[in-house]
Amino acid sequence: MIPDSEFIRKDKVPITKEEIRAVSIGKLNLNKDDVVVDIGCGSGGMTVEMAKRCKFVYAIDYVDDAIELTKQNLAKFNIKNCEVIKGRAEEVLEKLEFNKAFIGGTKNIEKIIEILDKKNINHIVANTIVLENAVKIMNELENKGYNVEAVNVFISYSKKIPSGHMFLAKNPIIIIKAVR
Ligand SMILES: C[S@@+](CC[C@H](N)C(=O)[O-])C[C@H]1O[C@@H](n2cnc3c(N)ncnc32)[C@H](O)[C@@H]1O
Repeated sequence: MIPDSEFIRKDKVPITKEEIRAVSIGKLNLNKDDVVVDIGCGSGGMTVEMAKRCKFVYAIDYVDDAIELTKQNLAKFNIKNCEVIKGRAEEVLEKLEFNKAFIGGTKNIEKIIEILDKKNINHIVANTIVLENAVKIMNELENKGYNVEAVNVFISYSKKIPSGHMFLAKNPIIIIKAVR
């Protein structure tokens, strides 16, 4: 995984942290034939990691800064197998061809899941910090016949203090995997 510090960053545009990217990438089980959609690409952290491991990535976000940062990070890491699309995922997904989905942004998630289901996308990984969103995502996916599992990932980072090292905890992230 690429360390967070190597990505071009901007205030208020989130990035999926290195360790969460690692688990999410593992759950996606990417191979060289996969075409993946990154729903809510933010700073492009997941976009870059996925594009390095699959055939093509469509990265979608409706925020200008997110689109700009994702493009900058793709250029920085010399990644060309990606199209960055400005818009709301629920409005652009329909016309794209892909076989796996990573969901990092959860606005209008019911509609997004409805489209993924209709397009027969049978491998989905979602990240959220909001418990209610996790429940909603899991219920919607289970109702559509997916086998759903969730892990709650707690990361703490070591910090040097005068007497040695301690760990500082970050907020837990819920990672949901749905396959059928
Ligand atoms: C937590 S950030 C994603 C971080 C990203 N995975 C990364 O590694 O840099 C979530 C992003 O999802 C976007 N988003 C949320 N709902 C969306 C939707 N329905 N369509 C498109 N983008 C969406 C937000 O604008 C935000 O930039």
